[in-house]
Amino acid sequence: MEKALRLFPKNLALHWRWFLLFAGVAGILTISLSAYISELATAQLKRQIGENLTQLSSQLSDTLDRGLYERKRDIQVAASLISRYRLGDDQQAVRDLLNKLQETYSDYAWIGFVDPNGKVISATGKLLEGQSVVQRPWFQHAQTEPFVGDVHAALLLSKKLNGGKEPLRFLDVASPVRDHTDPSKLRGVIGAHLNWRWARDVEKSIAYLLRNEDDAHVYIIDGNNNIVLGPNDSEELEQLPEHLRQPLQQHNNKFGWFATSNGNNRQIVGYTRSEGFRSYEGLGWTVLVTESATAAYSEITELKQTILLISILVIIGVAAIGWFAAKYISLPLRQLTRATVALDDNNALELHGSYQQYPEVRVLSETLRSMVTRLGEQRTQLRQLNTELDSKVQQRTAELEQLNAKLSDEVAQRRAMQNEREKLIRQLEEQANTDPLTQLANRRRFFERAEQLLQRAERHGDNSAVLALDLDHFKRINDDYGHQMGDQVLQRFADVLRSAVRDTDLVARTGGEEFIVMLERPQTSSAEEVAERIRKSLAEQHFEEMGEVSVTVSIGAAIWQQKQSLDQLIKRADNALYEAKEKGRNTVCWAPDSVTD
Ligand SMILES: Nc1nc2c(ncn2[C@@H]2O[C@H](COP(=O)(O)OP(=O)(O)OP(=O)(O)O)[C@@H](O)[C@H]2O)c(=O)[nH]1
Repeated sequence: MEKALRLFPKNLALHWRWFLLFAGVAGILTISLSAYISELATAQLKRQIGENLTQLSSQLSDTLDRGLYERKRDIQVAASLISRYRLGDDQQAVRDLLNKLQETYSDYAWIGFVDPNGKVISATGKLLEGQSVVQRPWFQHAQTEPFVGDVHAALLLSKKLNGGKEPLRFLDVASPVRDHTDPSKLRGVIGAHLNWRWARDVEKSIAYLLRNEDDAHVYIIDGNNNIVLGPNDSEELEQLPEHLRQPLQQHNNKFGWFATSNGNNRQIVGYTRSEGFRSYEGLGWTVLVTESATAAYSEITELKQTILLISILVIIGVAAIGWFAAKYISLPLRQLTRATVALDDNNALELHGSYQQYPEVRVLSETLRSMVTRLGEQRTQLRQLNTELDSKVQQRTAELEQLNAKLSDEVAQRRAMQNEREKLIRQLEEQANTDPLTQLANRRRFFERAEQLLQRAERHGDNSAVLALDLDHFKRINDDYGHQMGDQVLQRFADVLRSAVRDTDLVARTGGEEFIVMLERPQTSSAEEVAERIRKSLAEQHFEEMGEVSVTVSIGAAIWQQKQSLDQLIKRADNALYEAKEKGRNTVCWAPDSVTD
């Protein structure tokens, strides 16, 4: 079923399928039937034509045989008259008799009475009288019995009869003239030349029976297949053409028909083999009547054209019936389809239309209607459920959004707390690493950072230097101006240090009045400048409470050497500081390059 449906395109409408099916089936049936009828009719017509031609050939053969039989009887009667009335010696009486006989039948070209020695005694028109015909076959044969001889060219008489204008052909008919009282005694021979034109006249007399004279031909052939009468008159006897001779030899019947072809020209041939008539035994002739197949089959062609025309009309007719039938049958379905396409919840009841002629369509429409109704109900339920679900989703979404907002607040609070805590930790860390009085890095911070700086200098092959600083006689300031003044001096010195170094350098307060500076990547000269700048800058500081008294600092400096540890470097700087104190303070001393622990 699936495969049958695939005969048509998927979207082809039902009535179109019906139409194509009708047209297809009608086409196949009509074409097969018309081909069969055409074949049958062709064969029948062919047979009919063949049989007609056979009949014509038989008729012609029969007429010729009867004609020769009559001529033979004519001569025999004349012979018996001459014998009965003993006219043999009366030359004029015999001549009169022969002339009379010729008058009764115009195709007698010549009739003569010949004595037993072969000399012509009396003849029509006195032709050949006195001449000898002893060599002529008819004379020789007719001395014993009546004779009918085959067609031959006129020899002696041709010129005399028509002046030699056209070739004359004769058939010889002869009979012995016996003594009336003694039949064994030969009194002479009557011989007659029958003009062969006679055969042509016989042919013409039946020509009207041919369908198409122009395309039809008659052949009379003798026992040696020589044409004695054919479409062309010629002096010499011609052989029957090969395309006729061959099939004729294969047909041994007395009469019949066959089809043959001469190049492109197809022919149908009817033939009859002559067997004589009564006492005339015949000359072994065969009569053939040929007709061109094109002409013969013209009716067949016409018939085929008619059948084709009828077939086309039948196909169109059946297809048209199929079309209208399909339209009519599919009408309810199409209406149903249209109604179904237009269906929605509101017009479900419209299915009760006028297209319910068929029970199938009624059932289908009822089923559809109840289905649509059910679907409508289900859809309504679904909509209600959907609405409920929507409101639930909205409610849930609102709750979730509230929770989310709460959560976001909480997260923000926690993040703020976290930031606060981190800030606190940073402050605590800062406090832990910072000297509270001067806000400089404390000792712990210094060692931490100084180790890192030194490692980086080692990695990069950079320079580094450490300045160890100690305020001179700081105890006196405390003692003379109070501890608060001492703190103030310490803070001012911190400011001096900050402004004397770069941001990348490390400055720390490592003890009461002790400070340390680590310079990153300094040139030797610039390190000295920095140390000197610090020393000078502090000395120039003015403290109001202290009047003209200035504060000084002693500085021990050391340039870092590769592979040297931080402790070794600081120790070298401390030693230099000690030296500076020894030298009287307010001075900068540089540690020597090599380390001596
Ligand atoms: N105001 C104040 N004084 C401090 C602080 N820390 C230490 N000192 C004082 O600094 C003084 C240090 O004195 P010394 O170690 O004798 O050194 P000096 O008096 O500077 O003498 P030299 O170093 O030899 O020049 C002590 O009297 C400490 O009490 C501080 O934070 N504030």
